[in-house]
Amino acid sequence: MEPELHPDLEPLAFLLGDWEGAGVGGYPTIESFRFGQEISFSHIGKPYLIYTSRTWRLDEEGNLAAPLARESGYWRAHPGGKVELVLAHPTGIAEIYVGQAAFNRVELVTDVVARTETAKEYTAGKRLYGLIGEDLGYAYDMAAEGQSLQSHLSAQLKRVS
Ligand code: HEM
Repeated sequence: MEPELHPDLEPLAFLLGDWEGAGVGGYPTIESFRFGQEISFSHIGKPYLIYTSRTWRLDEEGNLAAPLARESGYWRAHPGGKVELVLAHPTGIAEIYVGQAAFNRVELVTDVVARTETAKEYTAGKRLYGLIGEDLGYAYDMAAEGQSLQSHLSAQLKRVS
């Protein structure tokens, strides 16, 4: 049975579903790359979204090759479109974002970043997600390895369910 959407989740409802697409990444310290991505947002009637993302390097022909980054977490919704995002990465990084959702867009900046001893020196992130027509687009900026906050990724995904 499909649970009823919690009213606080309404400003985030545009994210719900499974998405597939591709994006580009780069940073001053690395070679730029293309990646394929699958994202899933679901809910169980409580005021949060359950989120997972998986990515793969794209080869010359555009086929999914080696796995790249994954992340998973919870998008906590509050009255008035306030959002808190709790996110875990297999790279030894955990982050908490705060932000605001409205008009099929959500913008988030890190409030707290924690790293294991062996994680890369990542200090801050900024994410913007929004509908582009029927597609989900996002841009991700980060501050890491001594660099100022700047673009690491952007992608566009189509809803597959
Ligand atoms: C769609 C998701 C992502 C993809 C496809 C991706 C891909 C990559 C790739 C291919 C590299 C260069 C090679 C490597 O070090 O593995 C890289 C570097 C890096 N990424 Fe990401 N990344 C993603 C998300 C993230 C996120 C969410 C963070 C931070 C929480 C992050 C932080 C970094 C850092 C710190 C580096 C190292 C830069 C350096 O070594 O100078 N990435 N990423």
